[in-house]
Amino acid sequence: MIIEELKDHQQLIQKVIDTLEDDIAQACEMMVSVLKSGSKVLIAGNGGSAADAQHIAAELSGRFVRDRRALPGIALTTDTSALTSIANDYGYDHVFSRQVEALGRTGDLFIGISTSGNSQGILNAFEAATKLGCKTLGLSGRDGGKMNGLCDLNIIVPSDVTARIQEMHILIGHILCKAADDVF
Ligand SMILES: O=C(CO)[C@@H](O)[C@H](O)[C@H](O)[C@H](O)COP(=O)(O)O
Ligand SMILES: [Zn+2]
Repeated sequence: MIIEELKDHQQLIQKVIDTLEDDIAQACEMMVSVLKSGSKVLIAGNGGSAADAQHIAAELSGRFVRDRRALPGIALTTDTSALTSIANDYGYDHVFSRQVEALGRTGDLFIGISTSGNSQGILNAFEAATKLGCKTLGLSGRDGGKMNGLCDLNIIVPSDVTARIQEMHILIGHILCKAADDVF
């Protein structure tokens, strides 16, 4: 089982190398240009993808590898008071969109992470971000789901396995942080 899992990961990483370089480069350019303009990055996801959102945001505000200036990255998954009140009063599907409406400004980048591409809270957040004039980047998998029509760039990891897709998402997140390290 262990070797099978590792080989599965290895095969997917090769597919990502073969098919997603251009998309990842475009995502790096997107994030770097937003940060250069003084705007910020908001990130959201559910479950393991919530952890990815926090992981990437922390590496922007804290650091990735290099000692560079602090960068504005905010995960929308960490404020339990906001999450519980919005879910309680408006419904869970609004927990991210409501925070995007509160915190997002024209020119910011919203990154939504969903392995299915179909989590309603993430879809609503893309709609809210677009209405505000934010740039929008999706990290998804499978066939990209409904995120396909809702973001400027949807990076679709070519797999149907949630865990494998998540493993590629955090790798792509680290590449985004490396791109920031190289510029700031
Ligand atoms: O981490 C895992 C599975 O590896 C789970 O917690 C997973 O993230 C959750 O089931 C999410 O709710 C899945 O949502 P999504 O990726 O389809 O948007
Ligand atoms: Zn997981």
